[in-house]
Amino acid sequence: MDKIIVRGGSQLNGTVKVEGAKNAVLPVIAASIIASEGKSILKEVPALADVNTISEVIRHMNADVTLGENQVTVDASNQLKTEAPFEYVRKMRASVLVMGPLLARYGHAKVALPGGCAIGSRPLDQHLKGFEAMGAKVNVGNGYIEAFTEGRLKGARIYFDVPSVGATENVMMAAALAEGKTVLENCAKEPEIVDLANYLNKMGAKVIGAGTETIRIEGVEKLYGAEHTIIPDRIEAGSFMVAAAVTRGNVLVKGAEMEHLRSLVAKMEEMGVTIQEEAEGLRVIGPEKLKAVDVKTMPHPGFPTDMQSQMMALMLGAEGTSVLTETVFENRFMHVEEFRRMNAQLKIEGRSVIVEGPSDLQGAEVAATDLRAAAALIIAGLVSEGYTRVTELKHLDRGYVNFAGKLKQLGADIERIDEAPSTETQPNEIIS
Ligand SMILES: CC(=O)N[C@H]1[C@@H](OP(=O)(O)OP(=O)(O)OC[C@H]2O[C@@H](n3ccc(=O)[nH]c3=O)[C@H](O)[C@@H]2O)O[C@H](CO)[C@@H](O)[C@@H]1O
Ligand SMILES: C=C(OP(=O)(O)O)C(=O)O
Repeated sequence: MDKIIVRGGSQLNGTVKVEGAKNAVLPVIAASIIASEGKSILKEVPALADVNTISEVIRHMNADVTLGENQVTVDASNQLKTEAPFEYVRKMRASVLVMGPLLARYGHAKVALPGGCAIGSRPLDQHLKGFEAMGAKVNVGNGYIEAFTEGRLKGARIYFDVPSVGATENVMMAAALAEGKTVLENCAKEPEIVDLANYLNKMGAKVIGAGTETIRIEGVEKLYGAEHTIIPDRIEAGSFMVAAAVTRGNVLVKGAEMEHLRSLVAKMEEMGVTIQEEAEGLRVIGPEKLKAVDVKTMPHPGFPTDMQSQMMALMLGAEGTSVLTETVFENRFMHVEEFRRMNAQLKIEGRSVIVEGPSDLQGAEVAATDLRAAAALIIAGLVSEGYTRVTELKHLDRGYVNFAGKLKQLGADIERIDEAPSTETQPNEIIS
């Protein structure tokens, strides 16, 4: 089994470059199949397991996909199959994002239900409500969601009950090829939604308002392949920012965009961290002593749930009591037990974790419970006494390119040991 071994005590210094955003590239690759003519050339694509999975999904549908170095080319002008089977969706729930493009282009989509996962139940009701409002019939049964429509989808006014990133993206893609105008209200406002809208517009779509709570889409009859560069990964950037701060280091995170990271920057500054905007990114300078803070995760522009566990690692190094409240997912505290194995002083109270710092962290054997927990445990290992061994790296590989290698370049005492797969590992294990 692969593991990362970290020895605590090194300060991080230097420069690290972030990759293209996982949460932007997955919807963009899904959207590429909406083009019935022309090729899409996607740049700054990170070499992640999830990118391979979404590429496999659309290849299975008969799209031509070429993976190059940080580049993916998609030609979806062939007649596509309209089904995404369980073997793909179980690996990565973002596979459901092919539903909007398929339904809009072919009037049919059949996608396996992803099921629950490590961070919560993650329902799809808002995606389906959007498709139904546009005239689709939706059936859920035998482990699949099937949607179909006679003729084109019809533009509609849709109010989302919760600002869901995936539902906003899926319905926005469907509306791009629908007949007439669609107005989406109470949309998620994440930067990745803006990136997707920009790509759709390059393909010939007419989408305005992405990044605000109301998105207006004038449906068009046909979309074409387009060239697009993926935005930098704000969560990878944030993970390195936290790692720099907790080790009292001085790191330039190249590609980190202040505009995408304001909530994290504000909280880190409250903790005493210096963050400077430079031409190439954000410089993070850790203080001698970190101060405790309270943080609540919220949809963008609030504090991102995908930074919750890394923030917990930073709080463990702060003086005093911090409270971290998770409001987006109901079960995203699995890493707490692992942190406890490292002697962290943490208490779960409902949807909050009370963090008593500074914890006297000790190296231990820990297992990643989801991809952000993997990063958080490694970050905690950077400031623990002795050696921390982190396993279940399949989670890490979904969302981080060469995380250990990049930390090592910054001065961390860290190694990744690749061992032959154990007999316990199932090849198609559910990982999201
Ligand atoms: C590939 C990708 O971009 N993943 C991100 C995306 O996931 P994802 O798009 O799955 O997350 P959502 O924004 O949809 O989920 C937000 C909340 O809405 C709820 N909900 C969602 C859909 C729905 O139909 N009904 C419903 O109730 C969810 O249970 C959750 O409580 O946004 C999450 C929230 O920022 C991030 O943690 C994930 O990293
Ligand atoms: C939860 C995450 O991703 P996904 O929605 O792909 O599971 C994440 O990126 O932290």
